[in-house]
Amino acid sequence: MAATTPSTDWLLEVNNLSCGYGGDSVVRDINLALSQGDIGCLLGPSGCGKSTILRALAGFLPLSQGEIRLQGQAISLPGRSLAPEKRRIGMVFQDYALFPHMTIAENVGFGLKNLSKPERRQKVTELLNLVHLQDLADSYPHQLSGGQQQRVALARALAPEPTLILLDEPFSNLDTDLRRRLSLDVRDILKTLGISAILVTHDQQEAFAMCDQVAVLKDGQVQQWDVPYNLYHEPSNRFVASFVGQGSFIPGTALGPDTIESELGTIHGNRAYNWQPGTLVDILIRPDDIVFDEQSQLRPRVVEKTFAGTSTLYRFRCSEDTEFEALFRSHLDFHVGEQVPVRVDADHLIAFERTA
Ligand SMILES: Nc1ncnc2c1ncn2[C@@H]1O[C@H](COP(=O)(O)OP(=O)(O)OP(=O)(O)O)[C@@H](O)[C@H]1O
Repeated sequence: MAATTPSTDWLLEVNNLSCGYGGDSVVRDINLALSQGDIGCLLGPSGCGKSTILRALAGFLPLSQGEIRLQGQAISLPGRSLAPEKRRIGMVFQDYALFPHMTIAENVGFGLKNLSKPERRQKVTELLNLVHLQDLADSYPHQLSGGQQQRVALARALAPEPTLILLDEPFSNLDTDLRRRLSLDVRDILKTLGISAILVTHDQQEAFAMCDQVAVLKDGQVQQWDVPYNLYHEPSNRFVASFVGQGSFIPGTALGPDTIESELGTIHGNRAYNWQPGTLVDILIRPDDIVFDEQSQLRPRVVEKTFAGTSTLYRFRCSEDTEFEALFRSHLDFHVGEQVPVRVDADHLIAFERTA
């Protein structure tokens, strides 16, 4: 496929991409851009189109609209697509997909047929060292744990020195502790090598721990493409606010551009909205926006309590319309039914105009 002139410094650019199956567009108007060395994420509920975008990036799905550019070169356009094996894109899947009859070293060296035997051996050793599996070079996949197998899959994908790695729910077959550790290890490995990646996951914690930029998707459309901090503190719409992190919406009335009156008192924030005074809004309250304050007149009742070791998550109710959660250190111990003095302590005032 003819390469076109590089347009920007982005490693990966997805511009107005639409694609799907059998003539139906499952994802529409997708725009993403990733810098060299950054890890991006496609995050969203089941069926929102994450894997479909990944398939288009890998070259397995034609585009009905838009373009994909890698290092400035158009690799997918409607009617024109660079073959998957020519894209220099590596893939790591959920089920590891290792070759069972090959040793770990043979699995990792599989894509290095163009190298001489000594070069291949050296490269495989380097990669096995990188993923801390040097002692298992002669073992077979069935002799390894799930986490070890996934490291082998990563080493195999890294071997041909791809420009971009696609990770399709790579940790979802692993238990919670292992997936947390492995996701950080994989981030370290990719950062050490300066290799960019796109991770597909529906686990928000994993996305935040591992990725520099995250796209939150809903019904085949990107709702927000941003750094994790902004997704949490500056969600662009109600869906992102609810999907990312915990939070409750409580009713309020705008008094001014950055001030809202509510049952929790008058809340001031750090951003100005262009609402008329009197506009009815819903305010996002995160569990960490609520603090215990013995002087506070606000005394909601505990309706639910979830002990989590170092902290306890409380659900409070002021009235039928106003329920919210608060995360306190667990030595602040209240019982269900107790009224607790609290106040709002939120730098980031997130609110949306009430629609119904
Ligand atoms: N091969 C296919 N043929 C037809 N429709 C498909 C095909 N693969 C996926 N779809 C549909 O496309 C939509 C998006 O699917 P996709 O697998 O991209 O979602 P996802 O966000 O990756 O979901 P999950 O988290 O469950 O893997 C779904 O409605 C799905 O039914």
